[in-house]
Amino acid sequence: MDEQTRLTRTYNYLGTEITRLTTVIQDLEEAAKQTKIDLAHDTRLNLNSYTDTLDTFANIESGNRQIDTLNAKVDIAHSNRDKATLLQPQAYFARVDLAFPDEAPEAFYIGKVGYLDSDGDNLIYDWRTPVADTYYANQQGATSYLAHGCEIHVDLSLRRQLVVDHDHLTAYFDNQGALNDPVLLNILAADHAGGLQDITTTIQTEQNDIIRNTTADVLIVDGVAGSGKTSVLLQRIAYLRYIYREQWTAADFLLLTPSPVFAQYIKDVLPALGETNPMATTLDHFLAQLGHYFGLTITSTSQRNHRLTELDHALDQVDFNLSVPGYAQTPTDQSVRQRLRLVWRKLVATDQQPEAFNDWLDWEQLQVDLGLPTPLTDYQQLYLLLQMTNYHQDAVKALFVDEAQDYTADQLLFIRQLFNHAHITLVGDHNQVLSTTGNDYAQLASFFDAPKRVVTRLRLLTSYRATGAITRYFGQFGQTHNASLIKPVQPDGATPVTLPGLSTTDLIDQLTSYRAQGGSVAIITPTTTEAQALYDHLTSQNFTDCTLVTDASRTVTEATVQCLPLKIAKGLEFDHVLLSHFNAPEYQVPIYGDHRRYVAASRATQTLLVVEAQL
Ligand SMILES: Nc1ncnc2c1ncn2[C@@H]1O[C@H](COP(=O)(O)OP(=O)(O)OP(=O)(O)O)[C@@H](O)[C@H]1O
Repeated sequence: MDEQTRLTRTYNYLGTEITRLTTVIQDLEEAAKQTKIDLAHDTRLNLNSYTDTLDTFANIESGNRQIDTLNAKVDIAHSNRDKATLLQPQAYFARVDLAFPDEAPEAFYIGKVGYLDSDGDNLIYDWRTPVADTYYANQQGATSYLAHGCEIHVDLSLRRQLVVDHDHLTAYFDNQGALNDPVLLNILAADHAGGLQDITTTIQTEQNDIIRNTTADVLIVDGVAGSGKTSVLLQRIAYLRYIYREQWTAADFLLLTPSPVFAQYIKDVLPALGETNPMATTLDHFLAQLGHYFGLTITSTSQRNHRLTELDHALDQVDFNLSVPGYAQTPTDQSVRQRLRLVWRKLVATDQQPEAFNDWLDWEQLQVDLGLPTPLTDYQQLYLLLQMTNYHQDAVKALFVDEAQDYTADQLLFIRQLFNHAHITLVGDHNQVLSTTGNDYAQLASFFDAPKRVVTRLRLLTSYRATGAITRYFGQFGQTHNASLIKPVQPDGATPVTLPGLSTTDLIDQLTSYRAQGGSVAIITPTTTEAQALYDHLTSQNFTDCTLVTDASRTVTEATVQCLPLKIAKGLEFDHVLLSHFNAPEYQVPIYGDHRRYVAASRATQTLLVVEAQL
């Protein structure tokens, strides 16, 4: 059967399925309603004798079971209709022909979710199925994939990309690699308005290895700007949801984001794959909630240095006295941490936990006892309580951390303590540490290296976001891997332009021209103050097609030019970027100045204009 005929059939089948399932859902809901009415009508409460009582309860139970069965059928019908609806615009995007030993080749069509035909056979395979791994691994001939821990050997004779628009097969390409992959290049060249999109159809092999990794307890990804770290993180969430669907629910996943703006930017990716968004929060917000649970009011920010490493060392000391009630009765040859845990365990065992930690512990005395130079901050108090109670956030089975290079040493200690039973995926870039508060990302593996945890570190060196010229431009600011190590995928495009300054009239003309070209536009400033000043200036000049985005604001829109400081622009991307005040002192400081230039310049996908003076 030729590709167009097969697509037409599949498309029509999905259409009939949507109609059929809509009727099924209506009928089942009607039946459930009727069963409830019948149950209420027929079930008389007869509790006259033991036998009558048993009969009555048996009737109620049987009615409830009928309703449960109907509800379960409704759920299945809903889920199938959702899948058919999701697949209608693009039933599948790939095909692999695989021959199992001694068998004829068989075609496998891969889509964003799987779908069965009326005989219960796989019409479309979910991209997360083991067999689809052969497509992403991008090999030809004899190859293999892992299914339920077994290696299955196959011969791959065809790897086909299919460009599908509803019932129309626009194009197909056989056996392409990334650099001349027309589907990938087309997607990358399109406007990037509307937030981040899923990359299911064009996941590259190095990204696939990260998405499908199930051996690491802690997976640390160090990837260059635009290498798809955020995209990979989200695809990995979808993948793990699928793989562990029997064991884990959506509530078992937690995504730590750098800011609420960021959560907004990625919000459409997982729903496009038929998955709900996981709980997403910033670590500060998470710790504030946790503080509340422990009776602490957290007011400071974890970006401040709380010297938890110092506190942590103090907790490792042996033969050390503390004036905590019950502490003196614990063995002196154990560390402060172990002794505090013994105190706590005894209190729990005897049901004597204090009502309020603040009344029970003398924080001032504790600071003196521990030999710490300054009063305990709220974060130190919280950390101490977590250590003492050996508290883990066990409800989280899988933790995902984006922009992981920005987490302070204190924040990492919290993460390690709180999530030490969870599978952790951290993605970051050692070249994107913007200040001294960030961590030594290249060394992060050693931080998690406990004997029981498998820590794996993977690199991403190909950059997908920007044109070749922009990629080379920002690559020059990368410190440890120089520009030549960063591999651009896209063609050269327009060379970035650097200007010493720009008059207000020229600035407004430039912004207007970007807006006319379509796509998203941003002006990135070194600081929030400059973003505010520039925004005020533009509006005072009657240029109102501009939105100021700072910490407090929660959305980034494409409807207007976005005026935002670097720290907010981090992690985001825009088609046209104008960098203001590239010679500002913030861009000149040793090490971090280059990192900031690298981050700022790598936000652009198509055009980059660098203005050295303040606008
Ligand atoms: N395999 C891919 N197919 C299509 N697009 C991709 C692919 N990988 C990455 N991209 C695109 O490249 C851009 C950069 O991706 P993403 O934001 O995930 O990178 P990042 O490494 O997190 O970037 P940064 O660290 O610079 O913020 C996005 O537009 C994303 O859609």
